[in-house]
Amino acid sequence: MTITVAMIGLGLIGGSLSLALQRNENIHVIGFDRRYQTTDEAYRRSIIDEIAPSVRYAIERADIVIFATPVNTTVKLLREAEHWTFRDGVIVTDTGSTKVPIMEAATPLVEQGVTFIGGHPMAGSHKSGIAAAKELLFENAYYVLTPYDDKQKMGIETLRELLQPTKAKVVVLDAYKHDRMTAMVSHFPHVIASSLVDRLAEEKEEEPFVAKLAAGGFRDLTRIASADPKMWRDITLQNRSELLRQVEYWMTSMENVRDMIERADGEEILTFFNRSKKVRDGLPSTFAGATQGALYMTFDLHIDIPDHPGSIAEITKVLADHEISITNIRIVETRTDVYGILVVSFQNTDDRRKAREVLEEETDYSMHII
Ligand SMILES: NC(=O)C1=CN([C@@H]2O[C@H](COP(=O)(O)OP(=O)(O)OC[C@H]3O[C@@H](n4cnc5c(N)ncnc54)[C@H](O)[C@@H]3O)[C@@H](O)[C@H]2O)C=CC1
Ligand SMILES: O=C(O)C(=O)Cc1ccc(O)cc1
Repeated sequence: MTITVAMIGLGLIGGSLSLALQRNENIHVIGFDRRYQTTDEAYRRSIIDEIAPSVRYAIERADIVIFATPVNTTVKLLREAEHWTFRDGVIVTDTGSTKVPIMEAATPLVEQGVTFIGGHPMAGSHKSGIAAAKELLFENAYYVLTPYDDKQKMGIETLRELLQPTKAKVVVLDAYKHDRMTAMVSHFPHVIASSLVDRLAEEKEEEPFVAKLAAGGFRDLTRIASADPKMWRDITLQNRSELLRQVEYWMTSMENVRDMIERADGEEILTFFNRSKKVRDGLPSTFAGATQGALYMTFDLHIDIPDHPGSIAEITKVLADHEISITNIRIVETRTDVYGILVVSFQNTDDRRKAREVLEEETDYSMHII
């Protein structure tokens, strides 16, 4: 039986989700994006099966509707949706980073008998747009569903089944808890990353060389500050009250930090760093070489390389020739003997497996997955 999915918004998330759903041949995706070039590109790259000329066209034909639009747009569209015609038994969901305002906007629809269940795949990137869409973007990531109540069990099961090709781990959460937790692990870190970069910009005015000194740690901590500012403005406004709570906690915490530094209290400083190291090291971290942060995951391949300049170029050329994308590349250890270790990170297990196969075929390097 064919299931028709309407995907509204074909950017990073809508595009990636459609690509994953295409793995199930019984799913027919009708796509709509405000930008016609995006819908057209999605169709040409077989990310969607059919182009919808309007949101209403897609919705009227769908068994499942997914809004993968910016959170403010999703709220706006859900308010308009009160006046649209849905198929009997339709399930409507979204992918927004916030849940409470979106669930509130969907309430009139639910009162009309439409099943709405909030959704949020906890994986993504600082890149936006269909060009960055990837079939396995959500592999092994949590995919949160936020129902209104226990009566929506059937809808949850339908979505769980639909999302199987994403290889994400579906979890059910209350929308308020979701917004509280994502404020802590996603939205507030974004504010911190941006404010650190802001500080760098100020410092750079006085001392231009400082930006060149901004090495690994600063880059790791601030990567997300490169994400789409409008998307993050909207998330910040929609999760305002939870973000304000996080700001308060942070200010108290920074006051304590200031005090212990002012007092030059080495013992307290050590306790502070020890405590956070223990928590950080205990976060879900490695399995079969996957480095899984709370939200972000990479799949690493460790390659023993001789200490001469041509080897990195040789490895990246083989990967490029086979169109295998890498997400990161670094030398973790340069030993005094002839070999160092090059760690190449991939987006998913499939890419890493292919990389290992082609490198084994075309080079003599030893490789390990740790
Ligand atoms: N970027 C990320 O890493 C993640 C984003 N999300 C959420 O997923 C949603 C989509 O985010 P992205 O895909 O990253 O953004 P994006 O900017 O890559 O894609 C959004 C798409 O929606 C389209 N759009 C805007 N208004 C529209 C309208 N009225 N009708 C139809 N299409 C419209 C845009 O043209 C664009 O193609 C957002 O709600 C975001 O909070 C969730 C998880 C991760
Ligand atoms: O790029 C990253 O590491 C992210 O954390 C991406 C992201 C952005 C927004 C979300 O709601 C979820 C994940």
